[in-house]
Amino acid sequence: MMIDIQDLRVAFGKGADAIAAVDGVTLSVREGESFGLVGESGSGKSTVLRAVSGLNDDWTGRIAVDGTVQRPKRPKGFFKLCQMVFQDPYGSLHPRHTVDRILSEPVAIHGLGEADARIDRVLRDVGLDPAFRFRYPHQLSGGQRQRVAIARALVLEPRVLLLDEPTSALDVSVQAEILNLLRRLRAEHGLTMVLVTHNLAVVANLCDRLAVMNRGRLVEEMTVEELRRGAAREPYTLQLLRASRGYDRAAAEGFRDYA
Ligand SMILES: Nc1ncnc2c1ncn2[C@@H]1O[C@H](COP(=O)(O)OP(=O)(O)OP(=O)(O)O)[C@@H](O)[C@H]1O
Repeated sequence: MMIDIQDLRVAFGKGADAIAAVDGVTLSVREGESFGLVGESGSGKSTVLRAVSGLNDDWTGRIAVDGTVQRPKRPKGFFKLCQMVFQDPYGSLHPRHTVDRILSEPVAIHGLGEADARIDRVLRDVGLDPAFRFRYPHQLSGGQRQRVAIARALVLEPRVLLLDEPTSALDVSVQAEILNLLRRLRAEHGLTMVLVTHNLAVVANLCDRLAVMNRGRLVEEMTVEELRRGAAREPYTLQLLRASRGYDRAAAEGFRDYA
């Protein structure tokens, strides 16, 4: 298994006000697999991803990546193995740094050589001409910015990409381009991907398997094939499926809180 999570728990706040944002999640993802974590806003998807990525070090349970059990604080080498891409590329790219600097910094921090060749290669890999090196984020379109954010994650040649709503901030036409890019990168580099989204269509496009979260728990795990056939078992998942097929008045009015 590339990622193995056992009984992950994350709480925010203390005492009587504590919220169990992640409430005992167990899941595993094979090498080369693309796994989707879906659910409504606030269900705990991003919190799972942030614990796996090392961004949040306040959790209990067991997280192993590539066979190594992870402590909450990660050693530097972890980030060569596992990188995260965020929803909002504008917020996650430094506004006063050129693309060149954005991509050089991780290369320098990890002491990797051949920065120039590496940066040219990774830009081509995400479909950007090397001339983009000397631009600033505000000179790029939303899709180009997300390509730079993906390049920044890939420049260290990781084996795992964690993606938090990687297309939700983009126009619909650009969303398709970025999904195609991620599919190609996954095939070419044999990447393992974990993708968090509220959008089942994105999961159907990119993933092999998915888990549905509700209120901090996994309520159902299924293959994308089962999702396409509508073969969900849990009422909550069926409801999510109906809601994702566009606005459906009956579904919206009948929406129930499956606690
Ligand atoms: N840093 C934080 N401090 C306090 N509460 C938080 C924090 N981060 C998340 N939460 C709470 O934890 C719960 C799960 O949030 P999380 O962001 O993981 O959900 P999500 O399913 O990813 O939703 P979204 O798509 O809106 O990000 C929510 O109730 C949220 O308000």
